[in-house]
Amino acid sequence: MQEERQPMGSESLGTLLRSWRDGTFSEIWADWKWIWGYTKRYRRAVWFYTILGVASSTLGLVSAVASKYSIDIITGYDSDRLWFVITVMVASALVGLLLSSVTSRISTKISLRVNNDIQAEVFDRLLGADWKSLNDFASGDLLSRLSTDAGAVSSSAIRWLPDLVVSVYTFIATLAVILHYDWIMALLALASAPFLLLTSRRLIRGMRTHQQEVRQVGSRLMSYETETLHNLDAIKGFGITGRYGAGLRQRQEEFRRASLDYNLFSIRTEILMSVLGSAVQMAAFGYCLYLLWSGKILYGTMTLFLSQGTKLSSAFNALVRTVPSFLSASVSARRIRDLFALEPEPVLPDDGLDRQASRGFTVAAEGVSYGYAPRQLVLTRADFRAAPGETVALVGPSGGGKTTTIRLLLGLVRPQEGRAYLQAADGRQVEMNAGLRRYFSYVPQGNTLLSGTIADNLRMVKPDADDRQLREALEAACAWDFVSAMDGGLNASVGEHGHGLSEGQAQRIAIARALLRDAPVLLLDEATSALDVTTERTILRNLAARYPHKTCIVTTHRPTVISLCRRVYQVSGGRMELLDNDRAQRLAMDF
Ligand SMILES: Nc1ncnc2c1ncn2[C@@H]1O[C@H](COP(=O)(O)OP(=O)(O)OP(=O)(O)O)[C@@H](O)[C@H]1O
Repeated sequence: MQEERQPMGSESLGTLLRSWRDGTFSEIWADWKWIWGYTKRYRRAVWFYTILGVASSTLGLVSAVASKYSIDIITGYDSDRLWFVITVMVASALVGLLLSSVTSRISTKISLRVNNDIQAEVFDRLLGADWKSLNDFASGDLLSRLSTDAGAVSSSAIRWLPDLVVSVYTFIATLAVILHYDWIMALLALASAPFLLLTSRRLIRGMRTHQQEVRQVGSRLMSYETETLHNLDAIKGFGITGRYGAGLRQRQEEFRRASLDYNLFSIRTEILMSVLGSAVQMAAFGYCLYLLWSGKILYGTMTLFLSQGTKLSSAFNALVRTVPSFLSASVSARRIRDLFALEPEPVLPDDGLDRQASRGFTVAAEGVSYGYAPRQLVLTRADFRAAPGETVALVGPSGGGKTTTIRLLLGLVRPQEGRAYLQAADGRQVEMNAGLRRYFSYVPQGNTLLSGTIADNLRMVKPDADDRQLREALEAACAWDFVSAMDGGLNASVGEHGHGLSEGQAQRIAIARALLRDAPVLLLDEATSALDVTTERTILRNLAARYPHKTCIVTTHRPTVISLCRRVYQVSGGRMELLDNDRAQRLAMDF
C-alpha cells in the first residue's frame, strides 16, 4: 500500500513540531501554564511594568537618533537645530533613567508580594495536606522548595514576560531603525538567528537537566543539614560529629560538582553566543566602514549604526538570557506544583455535632484494616471502642500498631477496610476526618513543645485562656510546682523542643496543654513514659476526678496505667484483641 505523501513544507514542519513536542517541552509548557495561571491576579501590575520597560527602551532609541543628528549637525556646521537636538537627547536620557528606576522599584515590590503569597499558600497546603502524602517528603526538601523554588518562581513569573516583551520590542525597534537607513545592515544583524534556531533544542534540554540536578542535590544537602541539627544530641552522644561533618562535605561536594557542571555548560553556551555575536558585529562594522568610505553614509549615521549594532546585540543577548530564567522558573514551578498537588485532608460535614459535645463522644473502629505499604497490614479487621467517662488502654509490643491506631482514630490515616468513627450521645455517627479533630486533645510521642514561654505553649490550643485556667491545667498535670518555681513562672522561656526542661517536665506541660483545650476526647500516646510512677498515678487520678466525662485513650507499656483503665486492647501481629480482666491484670503483673 502506498503511503499518502504530505507536501514537502508541512512534512518538515511536522517533524520539527514533533521533535519539539517530546517530554521535556510538554513539561516546560505545563509548568509555564501553571505559572501563567497562578500570576493571573498580578496581571495588571505585570502589564504596567511591561509598558514602563517599553517606554524606557523607546527613550533610549530616541536619545540614540538624537545623538546621530547632533553629530551630523556638528560635522556639517549646521548649528541652528543643535540646541533642540541636545535638549531632546538630554531629556530622553533623564526620563529613561527615571523610568528604569521606577521599573526596578515596582518589579521588586511585585516580586516580593508574589514570593510571600506563594510561600504562604504552599505553607497552608502543607498544613492541610494528607498525612501520608506529606510523609513522602523530607523536611529539608520542603524547606528548600519553600525558599529557593518559591523565590525563583516569584522573580521569574513577574519579570520574565515583561523582560521578554521589552527585549523583543527593543530588538525589533532597533532593527527597524537600522532597516530605515540600510537593509543590508539589518540583514547582517540577523545573521546568527538560523544557527540559534537549529541549536536551541539541545541547549534548552541541557540547561533544564542541569538545573533539575542542581535543585535536587541542593534539596538533599538541606535535608541532611536539617536532620543533623534536629538530632544533634544523639549524634554528639555517640561521638560521631566528625562523621556527620564528613557527610556534609560529601553532599557539598555533590552540590559543587552539579553546580560546576551547570556553570561549564553555561560558559560554553555563552562562548558560543559571544563568538556568534562578535562575528556578526565585525561583519556589520566592516560593512559600515565600507559605506562610509564609499560616501553612502555620514559620520552620524555610522555612529548610529555602531551604537545600535551594540544595542541590537545586547537586546539579543537579553533575549537569549531570558531562556535560562524561563527554564529555571519552570523547574521550580514543577517542584512547587508537587506540593500544590498534595492531596488535602478530607473534611466531612457533621451538622450540629457541636451541640452534642457536652455529652461526650464514643470513639470506635469496626473491622478496620490498615497498612502503610501495599500487602503489609499493620491492623487486620480490628474492633475498638471507648465511651465517655472511660479510660481505655492500647498495649502491645513496640511496632505492634498502637500509634497507627491513634492515627486512624484521629483521621490522619484512613482505613483501607472497615470504619473508624465518632458517635454522639444521640447515636449519630460521623466517620473520622480532619473536621472532627476539634473534639480531640492529643499528646503525641516525643517532645512537642515550641520555643517561647510556657504560657505561649499552653495558649497554642486556647489563645484566650486566662492565667487561672493555665494554672488549673498545670496543677492537673502535676506541673504547677516546678513551673511556679521557675524564673518568670508562666512566662519562663523554653527553647525549641522544650529545651531547658527535663523530658518528664516537657511531657507534663504537653499534658497540661491537652487538658487546657478541654476537648471531649483525650488521646495520650506514651504521654507519661518519662514520669516516675507516683507522678504518673497522680496525673491519671487527677484526670479521672476532674474530667469524669472525657473519653480517654492511652497507649502505654506501663502497668500503672493498665490498672487504672476500664478496658485494655492488645495490638500485636496485625490483630487487636480486647483483654478480659484476668488477662489485663496478668499483663500488668508481667511488666
Ligand atoms: N510513617 C510510617 N510509614 C511506614 N510504616 C510505618 C510508619 N509508622 C509506623 N509504621 C510501621 O507500622 C508498624 C506499627 O507502628 P506503630 O508506630 O503503630 O507501632 P507502636 O505499637 O506505636 O510502636 P511503639 O510502641 O514502638 O511506639 C511498624 O511496623 C512500623 O514500621
